[in-house]
Amino acid sequence: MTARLLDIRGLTVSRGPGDVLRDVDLSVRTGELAVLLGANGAGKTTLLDAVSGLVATRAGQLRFDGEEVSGLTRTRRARLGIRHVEQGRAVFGDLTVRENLAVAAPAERHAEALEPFPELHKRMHVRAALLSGGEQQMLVLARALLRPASKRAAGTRLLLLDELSLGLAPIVVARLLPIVRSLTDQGITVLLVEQFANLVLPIADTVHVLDRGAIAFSGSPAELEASPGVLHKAYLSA
Ligand SMILES: Nc1ncnc2c1ncn2[C@@H]1O[C@H](COP(=O)(O)OP(=O)(O)OP(=O)(O)O)[C@@H](O)[C@H]1O
Repeated sequence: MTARLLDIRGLTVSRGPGDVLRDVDLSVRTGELAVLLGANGAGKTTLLDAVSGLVATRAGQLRFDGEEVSGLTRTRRARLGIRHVEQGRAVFGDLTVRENLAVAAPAERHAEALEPFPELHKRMHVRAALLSGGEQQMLVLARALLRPASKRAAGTRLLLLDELSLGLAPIVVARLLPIVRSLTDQGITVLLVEQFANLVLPIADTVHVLDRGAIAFSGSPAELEASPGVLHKAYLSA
C-alpha cells in the first residue's frame, strides 16, 4: 500500500466546450479525511466523477494505490475499492432499508456495513421513502460500505462523498459528520466534497480548495484558517 492512496497529477477534464478542471494536482494519503471545497461550479463534482470513472479525463494521471486507473472502467475501479456516493441521496423509496441493501449485496454482508449507523438497525423494515433525510443519507452511506459479492472485489478503500449536507438541516449534518470521520478509523480513506467550509473543516485532516477548475490551496485546516483570503477569493470570484 502506498502512502498516497490517491495521487492526481496534471488532471484536465473537459465537459462541453471548455475545460472544467485544469492541470489539477491533488493527493490523498491512506487513512485520512480530505475535504474539497469550492464555490458552485468550481469543478468539485467533476473531480470526483473523474476519479470514479463517470467522466473521462483529457490529460493527466490518476493513480490509485500506485496503479494508473484513468483507463479503467467504472466497474474495474469499484472493484479496486473506489466507491462514489453521488449528490442527491438515491434510495429505492418503495423498498425497505433491508431490501435497499439487498439490491447491492447479500444479507450476510449487511451487519458490517450497518455498524456505524445504529439508527438504521431499528428501521430495517421501513420503506426508504418514509425515512428522514438524514436516515436516507445513512442508508446511502451504508450501501457504499457493503462488501461486494464478487470475491475478486475489494471492500471500500476510498470513499468519494459528494455534498452529504445537501438539503439536510445543520443538526442532521452535525450527526452525520462524526460518523464519516469514524470511517477513517476503520482504514477507509475519505474524500469529501462540500460547499460549506465551516461544516467540514473541524473534521478534516487536509483541505483542498478549487477555484474555477484549478487548485487554489492544499494544506491543513489550520493553514487555511491562517490564510482567509483563499476562501474569500475562491467563493467571491465564482
Ligand atoms: N454533464 C455536464 N455537461 C456539461 N457541463 C457540465 C456537466 N456537468 C457539469 N458541467 C459544468 O462543469 C462545471 C463544473 O461543475 P461541477 O458540478 O463539477 O462543479 P461543482 O463545484 O461540483 O459545483 P456544485 O457545487 O454546483 O455541484 C460547471 O460549469 C458545470 O456547468
